[in-house]
Amino acid sequence: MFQATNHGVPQNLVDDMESTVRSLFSLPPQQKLKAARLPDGFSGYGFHRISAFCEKLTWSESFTTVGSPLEHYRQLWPQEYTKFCCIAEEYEREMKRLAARLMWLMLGSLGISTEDIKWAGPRGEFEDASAVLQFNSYPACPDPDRTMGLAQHTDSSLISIIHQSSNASGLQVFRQGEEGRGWLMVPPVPGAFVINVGDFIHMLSNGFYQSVLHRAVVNRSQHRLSVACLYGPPENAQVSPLSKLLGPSCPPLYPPLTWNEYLGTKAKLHNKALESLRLCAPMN
Ligand SMILES: O=C(O)CCC(=O)C(=O)O
Ligand SMILES: [Fe+2]
Repeated sequence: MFQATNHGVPQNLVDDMESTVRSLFSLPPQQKLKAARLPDGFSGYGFHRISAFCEKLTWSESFTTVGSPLEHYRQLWPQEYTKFCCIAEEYEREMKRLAARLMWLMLGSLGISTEDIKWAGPRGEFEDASAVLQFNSYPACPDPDRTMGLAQHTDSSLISIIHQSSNASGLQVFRQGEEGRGWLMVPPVPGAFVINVGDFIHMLSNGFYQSVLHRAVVNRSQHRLSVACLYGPPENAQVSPLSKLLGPSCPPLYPPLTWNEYLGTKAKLHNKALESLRLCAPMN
């Protein structure tokens, strides 16, 4: 996990996206429920999908978009949906552009180039990559110790790009360092995005980049918002550990898999999903 500044995404677009998210969660409950996520669905309004795996009460609301936001936004804001749609679509485009750049910075440092990944497309721009926009709202909570904003998890994405509102901290990352193990707060840095290593780049890099365990906590006085873009491979792409990274002492640790297949495993096994797919123990 790291924070990215100087990323080239216009600040006014980020501000507009945050205002859109604020406006969405401020709608009356009966209005938000018009866009409720269906029991077996992915898109829409409701509790975050992983709240079922939390041992504490989840103190948050979430809204997920896969593909076009149009239908849901029309239900939420019958008069103003086009304005909000334009903002979300432009934001998603910028996130995809930034994610592709970050992917090449991360993969390039391992010696990987465009011809090594077929699904990156002929120019290596990841034109067909998938993106999920995930909005999270954490209202102030009278008893924060007894609740959790978002259960601990790793993201199923290749990488995720997170914008957090600047008024409160809440995102925490699990660190296992020389100084010990524990949860470390990731404070909002104005203008910066938090970048998470997800499970899919963990598999693609054969465990070189390790997906990061994180969670969100809540506080007594501040309403906190976050906007996460989960960036994944194209829908039908079979992703396997990059052959350039394999060798006699580096066997593939994971089988070929599509993102959808993995999301199915993740929905059942949550934080045990990645481990359940592992083919063998690391040799070093
Ligand atoms: O609210 C946050 O800062 C974290 C959100 C998150 O981890 C997610 O949506 O996957
Ligand atoms: Fe996450």
